[in-house]
Amino acid sequence: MAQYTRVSGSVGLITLQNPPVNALSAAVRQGIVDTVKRALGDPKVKSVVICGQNGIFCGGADIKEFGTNMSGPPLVPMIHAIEAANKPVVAAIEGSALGGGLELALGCHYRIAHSKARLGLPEVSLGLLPAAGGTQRLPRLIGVPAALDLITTGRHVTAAEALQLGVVDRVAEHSTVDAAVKFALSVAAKSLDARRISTYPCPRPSDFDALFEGAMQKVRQSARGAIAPVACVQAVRAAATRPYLQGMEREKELMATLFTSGQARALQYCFFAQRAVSKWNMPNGARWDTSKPRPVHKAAVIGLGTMGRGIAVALAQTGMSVVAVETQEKQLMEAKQAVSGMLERGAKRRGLTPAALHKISYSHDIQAVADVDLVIEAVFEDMALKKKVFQQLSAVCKPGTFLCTNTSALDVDHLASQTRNPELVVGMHFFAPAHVMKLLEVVYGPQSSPQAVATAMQLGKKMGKVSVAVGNCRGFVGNRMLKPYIEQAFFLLEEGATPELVDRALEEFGFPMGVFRMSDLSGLDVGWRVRKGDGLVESGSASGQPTRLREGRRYSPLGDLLCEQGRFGQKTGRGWYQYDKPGSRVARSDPWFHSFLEEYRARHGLVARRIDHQEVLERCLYVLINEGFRILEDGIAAGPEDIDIIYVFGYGWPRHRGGPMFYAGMVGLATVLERLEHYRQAHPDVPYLQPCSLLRRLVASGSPPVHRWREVIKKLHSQL
Ligand SMILES: CC(C)(COP(=O)(O)OP(=O)(O)OC[C@H]1O[C@@H](n2cnc3c(N)ncnc32)[C@H](O)[C@@H]1OP(=O)(O)O)[C@@H](O)C(=O)NCCC(=O)NCCSC(=O)/C=C/CCCCCCCCCCCCC(=O)O
Repeated sequence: MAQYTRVSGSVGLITLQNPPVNALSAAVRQGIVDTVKRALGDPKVKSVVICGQNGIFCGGADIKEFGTNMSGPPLVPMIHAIEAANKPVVAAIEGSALGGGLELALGCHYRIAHSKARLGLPEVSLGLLPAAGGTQRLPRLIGVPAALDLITTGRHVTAAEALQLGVVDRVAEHSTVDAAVKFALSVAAKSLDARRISTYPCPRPSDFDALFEGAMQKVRQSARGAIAPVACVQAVRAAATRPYLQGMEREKELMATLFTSGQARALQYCFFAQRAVSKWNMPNGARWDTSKPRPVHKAAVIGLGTMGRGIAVALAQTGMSVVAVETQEKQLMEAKQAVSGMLERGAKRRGLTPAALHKISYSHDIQAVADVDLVIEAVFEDMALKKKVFQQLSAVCKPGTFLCTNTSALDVDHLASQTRNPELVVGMHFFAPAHVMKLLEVVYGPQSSPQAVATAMQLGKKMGKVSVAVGNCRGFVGNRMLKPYIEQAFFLLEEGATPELVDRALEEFGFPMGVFRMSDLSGLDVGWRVRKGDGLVESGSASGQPTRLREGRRYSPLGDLLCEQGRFGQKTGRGWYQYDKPGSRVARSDPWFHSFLEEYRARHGLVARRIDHQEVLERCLYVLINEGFRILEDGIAAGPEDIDIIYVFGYGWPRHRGGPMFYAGMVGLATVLERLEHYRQAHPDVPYLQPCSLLRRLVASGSPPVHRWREVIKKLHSQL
């Protein structure tokens, strides 16, 4: 899997061949070892060029091999042999040189990159570190601060930045291989003494201790419990403090710990899950590879509140024409200003001119959308209002226009039934802020056409979103699972916990925010409105039921009581916490709330007990996972990967824990089942704690690994 030819008389050209990204599989590594040996042994060959086929140098080690018994030549000695060669070796980098691919290039004596190439050491995002010498060679080549940045963030750099940093020696505008061959001819007779990076001294910055302390603090703060970034800092420190070979020993030692860790498994699972969700399929058999999307040249957004503005920005940034409609004149003017500001700031961040500004036209008249290819409705979350908008859209739009709703929970089928062509209707559920958050749930109903789903999925990709196709039900996947999670958090307060305790447990688990801080941020009134709509908010005495019971189920009115006091969270300066002023972001413990909670417990005869972090995690997370199993059982999500990607990209689930369904597998399905049974017994009036039959079935089938769940689900569906 590495082709060898001699070109221009004296250059040995080695081409890596392993589509689609020329990953360094065992066969490729063997191919490199063999071809390098051949080139070095051929007296006619004076220099060597290594490149990759199909315009990509190398995507790094073959991640699929990591979970297997790895065989074939190891990377470290292979790269060492290239560096030690007595003929110049030039890396010709097109497309990407990532991870082991860049480490291979760092072992070469020269690196030439195409101007469009991207380079990086993204191992940290897979729970690993660059263990083929990357942590030792890169700081020697570009200095400790820059190496720390690249290795701990895993970010990819452009060829221009790589040149500026000193990662590459030259940038080519045209054929990189031709440029590399020409260059190889020119350096054939030159000494290699100064070209072997491992022999360079590692520059020791004057503020050495402060630099590493700062780096460690930074990764600990942002890693939310992930161990790989910390190990990356430790490995780079070894480069700066030890001779090369000892540094390599340290790199190996740290890698050994990471390699077998659950975090690495979780992160590698996420890598493949993210790619798997783009290969969507619907219960009716429609699939990503047989459904052709229709091109969208012009799109519209209806309603320019917070969500509509973000969607308009995300659409305009794709370069398409956008019509933004808001019927209220004042709101329209404000939105115009806000959207322009967002586009200008976005362009400035990326060093571009805000061309997208001129792509948006504004109107207060819905007739303005008559000629668009696709509309995204983002009006207030109210079924009557949305129904009216869909009826209008169906009358106004040209035939074939796709009509999408950005509802977060309402019935997409019902909206579709308001139109002449329900097959053109899908949900496009964005997450706030819509121009920033990566997740998009594409919601199909029984009538949605495969083409409508394919078009929404493709549009999501164009907007830079990770799009997941899901079925229609209340709350779809993400919000449906959130409901029992929040409910448990409320119950825990009744039983003796505080918002601080619950949030701390969840934040230590890895969420950026616990449930109460998140509720304060998004606004308590959002859930209140939904509960009111569901008829749950009336006081218990009026309906003859005790206040903490609704429709025979346990219910906590705590959130409703706070809303009655005007405590809507950050925007009112009071919620589960207090804030310095409305709009402030720093949550402070609120003595008022603590005494309110005590009074509340006393009024209801509740005796507070000690609740620990373990119980918070089990109650909140297992009930959420249980709902995930129900979603799989109902066929709303096609597989566990869809749920996990939704939670990682939309709800702050820590990526190094792989998503809720993967996490359940890591904890052990039997354990999750046993704990749910335990809590269900203790709280028989909480139906969400009743273990789902799919979970029972998986446990009965021996708790297969997550990639085998689909077989069990398929069997279950065939028996229904
Ligand atoms: C930018 C990309 C390269 C391309 O992006 P794009 O064009 O959008 O395409 P994708 O859709 O992303 O990908 C296309 C398909 O290719 C598959 N793919 C991509 N990269 C890889 C890969 N590296 N391996 C396998 N497969 C890959 C992808 O899944 C798609 O296929 P499908 O659609 O899913 O079927 C982009 O793909 C990208 O960013 N790729 C990842 C780049 C990356 O992260 N590279 C780093 C890999 S890790 C690495 O290189 C590590 C190096 C050091 C290893 C040292 C190993 C030593 C092991 C020693 C262990 C010691 C432990 C001892 C323990 C003990 O004691 O027992």
